[in-house]
Amino acid sequence: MIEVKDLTVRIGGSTIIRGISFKVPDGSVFALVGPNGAGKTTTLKAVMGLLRHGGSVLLDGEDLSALGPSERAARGIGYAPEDRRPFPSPTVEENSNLPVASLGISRKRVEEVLELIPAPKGLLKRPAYALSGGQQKLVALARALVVGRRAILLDELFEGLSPKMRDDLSIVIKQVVGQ
Ligand SMILES: Nc1ncnc2c1ncn2[C@@H]1O[C@H](COP(=O)(O)OP(=O)(O)OP(=O)(O)O)[C@@H](O)[C@H]1O
Repeated sequence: MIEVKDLTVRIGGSTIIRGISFKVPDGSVFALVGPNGAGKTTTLKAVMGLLRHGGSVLLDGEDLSALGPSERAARGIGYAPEDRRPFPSPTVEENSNLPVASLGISRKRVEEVLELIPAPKGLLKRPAYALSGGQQKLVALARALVVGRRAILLDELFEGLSPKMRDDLSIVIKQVVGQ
C-alpha cells in the first residue's frame, strides 16, 4: 500500500501542493482527477521522489520521504511521466532492459511485461527515436511496469494513444493490478 500523508510541495517560493493525504491499497487503481494546473503531475513527481516534499510517502509502512527517485524505484515503484519519451538512441529492447542492470530486475520480468504489451514486442530492434509518439509512450509504460513491482505511477497514460490501444491498455492495467 502507498500512503501519502500531509504532502506539501513548494516550488520557487510557491506552495503547489498543500497538505494532501490519500491511501492506495494493494490491488487497486487510484486516479488523481482535477483541472489543468491542479497539481496532479507535481503530486506524482513528489511520490516518486523527483521533487522534495514535506509530509511523508510510505510504501507498506516504510517511510520513503528521505529517499531519492532511484532508491524509490529500487523498492519497486515504477513511473511513466507525462512527458517522458524513451531514451532516444537505444533500441526498444535496450530501453526495456535498462532497469535489469541498474535495479537488479530479472530478464524474466522484462519478458513478462513485453508479453503484456504487444506493440513494443514487435518493435524491439527499432531505435526508440524511430517510433511514433504513441509507440514511445508504450515503451515508457513498459519500463514503468518492469520497475513497478509494488506500485506504478502513470501520468496521462492514454494521451496520444488510439481508442483501440486505450482499451487494450486498460485490460493490461487490470491484469497487472490483479497479479
Ligand atoms: N517547475 C515549476 N515551477 C513553477 N511552477 C510550477 C512548476 N511545475 C509546476 N508548476 C505549477 O504547479 C501547478 C501544478 O502543476 P501540475 O503540472 O502538477 O498540474 P497538473 O494537475 O498535472 O496539470 P495538467 O492537468 O495541466 O497536466 C501549476 O500551477 C503549475 O504552473
